[in-house]
Amino acid sequence: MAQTSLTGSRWLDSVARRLKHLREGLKSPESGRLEEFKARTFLVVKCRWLLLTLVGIYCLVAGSTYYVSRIGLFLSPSQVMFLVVTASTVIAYNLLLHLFYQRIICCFRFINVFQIVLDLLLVTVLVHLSGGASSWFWPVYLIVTIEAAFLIEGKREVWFVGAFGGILYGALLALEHFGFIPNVPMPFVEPGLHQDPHYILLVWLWVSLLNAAAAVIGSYFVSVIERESEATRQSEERLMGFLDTANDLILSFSPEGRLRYVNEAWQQVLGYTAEEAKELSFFGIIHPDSRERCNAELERILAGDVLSPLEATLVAKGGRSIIVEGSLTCGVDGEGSTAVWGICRDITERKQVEEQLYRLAHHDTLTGLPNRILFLDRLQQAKAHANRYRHHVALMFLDLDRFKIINDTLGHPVGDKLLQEVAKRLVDCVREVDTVARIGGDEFTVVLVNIDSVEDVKRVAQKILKSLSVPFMVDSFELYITTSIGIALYPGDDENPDNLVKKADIAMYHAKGEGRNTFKFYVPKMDANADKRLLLETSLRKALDNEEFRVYYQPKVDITTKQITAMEALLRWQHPTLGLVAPSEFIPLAEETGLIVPIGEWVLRAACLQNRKWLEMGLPPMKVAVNLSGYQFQQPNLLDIIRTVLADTGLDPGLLELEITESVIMQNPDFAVAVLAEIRDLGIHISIDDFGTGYSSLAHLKRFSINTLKIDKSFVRDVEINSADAAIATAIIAMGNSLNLKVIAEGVETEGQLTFLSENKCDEVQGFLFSTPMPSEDVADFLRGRTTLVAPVSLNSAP
Ligand SMILES: Nc1nc2c(ncn2[C@@H]2O[C@H](COP(=O)(O)O[C@H]3[C@@H](O)[C@H](n4cnc5c(=O)[nH]c(N)nc54)O[C@@H]3COP(=O)(O)O)[C@@H](O)[C@H]2O)c(=O)[nH]1
Repeated sequence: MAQTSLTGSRWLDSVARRLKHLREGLKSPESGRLEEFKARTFLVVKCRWLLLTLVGIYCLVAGSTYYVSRIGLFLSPSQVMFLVVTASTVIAYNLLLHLFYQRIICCFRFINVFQIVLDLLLVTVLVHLSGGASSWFWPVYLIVTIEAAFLIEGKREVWFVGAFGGILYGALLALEHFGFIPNVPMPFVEPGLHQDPHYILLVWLWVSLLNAAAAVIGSYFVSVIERESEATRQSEERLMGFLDTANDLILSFSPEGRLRYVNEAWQQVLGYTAEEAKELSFFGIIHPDSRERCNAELERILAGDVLSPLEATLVAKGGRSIIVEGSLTCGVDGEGSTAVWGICRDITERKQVEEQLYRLAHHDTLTGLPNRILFLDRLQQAKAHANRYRHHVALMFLDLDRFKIINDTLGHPVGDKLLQEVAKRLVDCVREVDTVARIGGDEFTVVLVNIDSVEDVKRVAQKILKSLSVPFMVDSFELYITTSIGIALYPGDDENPDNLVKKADIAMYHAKGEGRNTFKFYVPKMDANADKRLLLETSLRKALDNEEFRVYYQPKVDITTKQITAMEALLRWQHPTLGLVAPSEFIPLAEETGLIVPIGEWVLRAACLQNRKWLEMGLPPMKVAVNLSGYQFQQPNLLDIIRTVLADTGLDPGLLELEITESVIMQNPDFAVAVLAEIRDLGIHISIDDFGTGYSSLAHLKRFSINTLKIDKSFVRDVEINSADAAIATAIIAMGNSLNLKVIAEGVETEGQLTFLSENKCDEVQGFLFSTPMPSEDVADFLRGRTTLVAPVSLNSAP
């Protein structure tokens, strides 16, 4: 790993050096050559300053030496002036090149040839003024020739310059020799040396040969250097091509964060051009979320640490977030200063896919809520948090009441939308820190964190029940749904999350058993019931075949005449080991499993048959009231079943009463209106059971084809002591009267309750005050034992 990183670091360093040159203009051959030429000219300018300084120092030293020596200054004023003018010319054009070399080079095409020729002329003047044939300055020709080899591209031109230098030198010697130019006599030199043709020829030959050699060798060396630099350039171009066509994002920046290089992929992904990027800071393109981590990593890299791959979010032009994964490494750039190199890959899409997969794996696709996996994870987190801060966690287990009916009757699309709406309302009922999850069909869980008291939990449960009580509008259906909530507390009820879920589930079943639309806190004694529930679940399927069901009957009494108006059929289960099981314990189970449909049909048939038997026994005709479950009510063949049962048993429809709870009817009022009308058309009496617990309004009631409202026993129980219950009971009676409906109160146990109901003009009563539910065999005796037997029933003709 370290080895790989080291190799990567070296590679990036070499990239840095190469890119330095590339950045300086080697991207296109033309601009590259121009840049290179500029660089060379500038180098020559610098060398010329050095040469001028050296020559100047020498001249000054030599001049002052002569001046103070016995020889004295031997140059005439005009010669000094000529020398000064010559030196000034060199200085002037060098200064010109130095200050404006870029512009000058761009303007003049042959500036290089021009300045070399100028240099040769000036050297010739220098040689002339320093003694001509005896001058020590002839090597400067060689320097100018080497300068030409460095500046001029073509070899021939360089050779020409070499030859031209020799010609100029020869011309000078010849002109001086033949007296066309006065010779400048130099001290320490034998007079007449310039007159000696032999010496002149040799010195000229030597200088020319050396100059020619300098031209040939210089141009050769320069061509070798150029070839190598061309090869380097090509390799750099290839590298540049590689970097720019690389799919990965490559960038380099100074330790202060200034961006120095970005490749094509980087530009495409981030949306900035290379030029714009140079104005940016590395820290500026890092998303605030990643900045702190990147800063820390950068500090470690600059301190020499080798880092593992890093993930960060960059901000592209326009503000889009780009997630990248890559590594940073510290190196040097072409100038030898510290540079940080980064190579990374755009993983935004991968991250999105990963996030999507995570979502799919941890969220419910229908509602978008956390699913069971994420819920358990959140529960675990909530537990840890509670341990740390000494808080409590409440786990709510919710099961929608009779949701299956909506799904089965209105179809899954409607059911799905209803679940989505329920999910939204649940989320609105809790704080952001809490978790609402969907863990099954119509099962939701809520994790409430930072709980200080049970009252807080109760408040949330009540809030949920209230929120769900508002009707849902789904595909033009007005739907009413309630929920049963079981609550388990951590750490009180259990330490283990799975057990907490189980306990909340057990409590939820108790809430269902208590009539639904309520919440229950888990208490340990519920465990025994859970075992019983399991036993009931397994044996319920066989109960019908094993003829374990019994029907008990409870009379309904006219409040004024005290006559029996009807007998309500109430189901019991004679379990082989558990004994007589109450319907509240197994009806919810039967509804969940769908067994309620055959069981309900069995009760209907048994009750009708029994009523028929009572008639045959000579008892006066009276209605038999049968409870219809929500599941039965939604069955498409309900009317066929009723007709068949009536036909099979031969019971007059007028002697049958069906009790349907308000909440069942209100679950889908439009549907209920149609079914109730059809039932009533058969001549059957219809009662709305548990009235007051649902959410029907006067507007709804007017549309329903019903005969009786049955006040729920929860209002009757405290009617004498609870003014609210009394007000509700009175309001129901008033509502019934105004709609011409009979009103019956159930659960009447005391004379006080009876008196209240009688004073408030309730029509009928039912309850333990008159009789508890009894087996069919006892009904005849019960009826015969009463002085006033049965109220006369107006019969319809059977269909
Ligand atoms: N779908 C079907 N539901 C049925 C059927 N048989 C019964 N049920 C429903 O089960 C619930 C519980 O019924 P049960 O335990 O039989 O209780 C009934 C009475 O025993 C009880 N009652 C009657 N008088 C009094 C009283 O004075 N005090 C008191 N505390 N309880 C009393 O009330 C129950 C009758 O309720 P209701 O039906 O609302 O008239 C119950 O909801 C039944 O509807 C069945 O065959 N199918």
